[in-house]
Amino acid sequence: MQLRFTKMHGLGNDFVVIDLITQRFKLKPHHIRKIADRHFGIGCDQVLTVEIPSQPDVDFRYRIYNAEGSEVEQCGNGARCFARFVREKRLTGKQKIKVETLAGIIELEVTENRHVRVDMGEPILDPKRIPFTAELQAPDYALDINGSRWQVGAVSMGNPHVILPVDDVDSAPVEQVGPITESHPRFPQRVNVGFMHIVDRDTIRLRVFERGVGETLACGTGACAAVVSGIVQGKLNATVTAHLPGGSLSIRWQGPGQPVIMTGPATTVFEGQIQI
Ligand SMILES: N[C@@H](CCC[C@H](N)C(=O)O)C(=O)O
Repeated sequence: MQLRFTKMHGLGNDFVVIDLITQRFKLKPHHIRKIADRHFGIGCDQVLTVEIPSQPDVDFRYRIYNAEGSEVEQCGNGARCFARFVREKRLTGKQKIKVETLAGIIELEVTENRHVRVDMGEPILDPKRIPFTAELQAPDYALDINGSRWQVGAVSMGNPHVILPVDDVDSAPVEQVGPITESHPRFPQRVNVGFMHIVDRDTIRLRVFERGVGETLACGTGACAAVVSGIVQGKLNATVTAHLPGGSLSIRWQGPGQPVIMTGPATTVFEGQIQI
């Protein structure tokens, strides 16, 4: 079968977006791996599908698959691309869009400067719900990684994140420490690994080794989780600019009980068809 797709990216975190409303196809993990393959397929960090929602009062269902084939709960950069996709394809004319994800309902708003503002919902700090093995909830935790002790933050944005503090992101040991930490036994569903340098109370620099992918040029949920972790530790203000290798995001969190708001760009690159 020929499947139509759109290649998009959010700050270089790239996606193949597939409309499963006007085309019918059941994507299996081997299809995802083929599509995501940068040599034998189209190439992307995640495959996103646009589907009819299962709940009333919601506009769409949005599903996310990592390049390795696993389905995941949430994707921040993908959410912004999703909003742009459904409007460009005229699947909706709405400026505010409600979307069902595995992590719950999120709200997307296309702003005047063509950026997308996403209400990512409340962050989860309870270790049981991240999930992360720890006796009690704390602003930071001692974590042994391959014989070295790190003082880390742990936050779920629907998907699990651990945040490692570094003095310089350019020389951070992302390739060595990232893969070991992704499968750390204290994170039973594996984890996305962020390396954060706090520049000042309004600014961070961040690199993320993503679960099921490897290092990406940007991670939206990773930026939200890192900022929440910095705020909980008393090191950041409520509105922070997160600089990632692929560009910058604005992240706002006003504290417990409040949602995290992420604002940034979404870009369409090209369209095509793949024989699947
Ligand atoms: N790139 C994403 C996150 C995608 C999912 C992640 N790799 C996971 O396994 O949880 C983002 O922009 O948030």
